[in-house]
Amino acid sequence: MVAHRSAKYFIPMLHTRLTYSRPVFAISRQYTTTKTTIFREIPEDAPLRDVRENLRQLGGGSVELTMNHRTSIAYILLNNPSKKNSFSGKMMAELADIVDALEKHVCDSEGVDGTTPEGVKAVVKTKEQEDIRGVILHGASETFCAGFDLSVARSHMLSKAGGQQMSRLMHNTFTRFHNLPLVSVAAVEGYAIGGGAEATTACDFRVLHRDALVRFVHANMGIVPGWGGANRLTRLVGRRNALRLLGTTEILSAEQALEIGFADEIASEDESALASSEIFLSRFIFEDPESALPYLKQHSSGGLNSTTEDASSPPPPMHAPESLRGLKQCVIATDLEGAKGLAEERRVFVSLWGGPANLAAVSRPPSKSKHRKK
Ligand SMILES: C[C@@H](C(=O)O)C(=O)SCCNC(=O)CCNC(=O)[C@H](O)C(C)(C)COP(=O)(O)OP(=O)(O)OC[C@H]1O[C@@H](n2cnc3c(N)ncnc32)[C@H](O)[C@@H]1OP(=O)(O)O
Repeated sequence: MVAHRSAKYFIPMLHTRLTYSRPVFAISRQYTTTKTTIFREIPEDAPLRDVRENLRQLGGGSVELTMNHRTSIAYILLNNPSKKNSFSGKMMAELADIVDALEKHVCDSEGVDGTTPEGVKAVVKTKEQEDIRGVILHGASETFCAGFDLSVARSHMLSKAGGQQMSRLMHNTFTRFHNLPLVSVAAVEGYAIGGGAEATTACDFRVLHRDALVRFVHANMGIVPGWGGANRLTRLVGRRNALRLLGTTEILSAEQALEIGFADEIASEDESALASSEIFLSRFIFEDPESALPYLKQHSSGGLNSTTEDASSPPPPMHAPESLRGLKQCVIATDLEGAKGLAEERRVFVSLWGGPANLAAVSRPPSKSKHRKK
């Protein structure tokens, strides 16, 4: 297997997996404490790189990237199962690293310096080896994501500065992810709650398991979405539906989600959301997805059951990556105005985060802070 090596990643050519150990560098000596990590309040306009490294110190879990060069699909796994894959600070930093890696892979962009992206800045690569066409965001252990890790929030981040840092980084990461010249799908199994529901809106499409539940719980938390989800939700389902979902915090079942255009597909009875997402993406990737199915099954690194087809079989004809990426760029170019709306959403979030209603919600005992179906 051929391999690239860089200071941070080991990237084999066929199935690429980025795994992260403890951070290799620390910004200040304050981080080197053993149990009680200290959250450093840095200036509001500190470079996002510093914000990322600050957050990296907080909490556990991981976010992992796998690239399957045979099927042309990248997978991003949210992995914090004991906390329903909610995002620790560490996971936020790792997701930002992964978006960097994908930008480097598919774009001639060195613009990974943490500036807020304004519209489309990436110029797509056309080289054959930069072959990834689609990306699936999914969660470990049959659930998607329960938003921000509230244990990290309680112990480190209830200050205005904490909310501001987190929101700045997540807006930047999800905007860059949303603007990648790849077709992205959220494979939603189980719960997508709070920031988890927001994360699904950063994908181009959503494929839901029959039993998936989506809930924008922010009103119950005394806040508005902190990761850009209100803006994206409104563009997705329209102003009326968005206001209803956000304002009532009602639980969205897979069928309701399909009805209002939030979901693009519901997984069939015996299939996981991940397997259905692979099939969904195959329509963008292969010229004849029907006849490419055995190949996809053979080489799937997601949820599809493998077939016995010869593993060395050549790939069926695929759409040219530059065409697919170009199409995505054209579509993104229509929402250049979105950046202004996102900035306003972040301003409102920061004004509410750490306020009386938010503090009361976050301090409720765990039994009273669940957002599951009654
Ligand atoms: C910042 C904002 C934003 O969008 O901008 C946000 O995201 S605010 C974050 C919004 N998210 C939430 O409020 C989600 C709160 N969680 C829930 O409502 C519930 O846990 C469900 C996700 C519906 C799952 O209920 P279910 O009864 O199936 O499981 P459970 O409650 O026993 O959860 C299993 C374990 O995961 C933990 N757990 C669940 N959600 C968590 C979260 N967001 N942060 C930290 N831990 C969490 C539980 O405490 C529990 O730990 P133990 O086993 O140790 O007891």
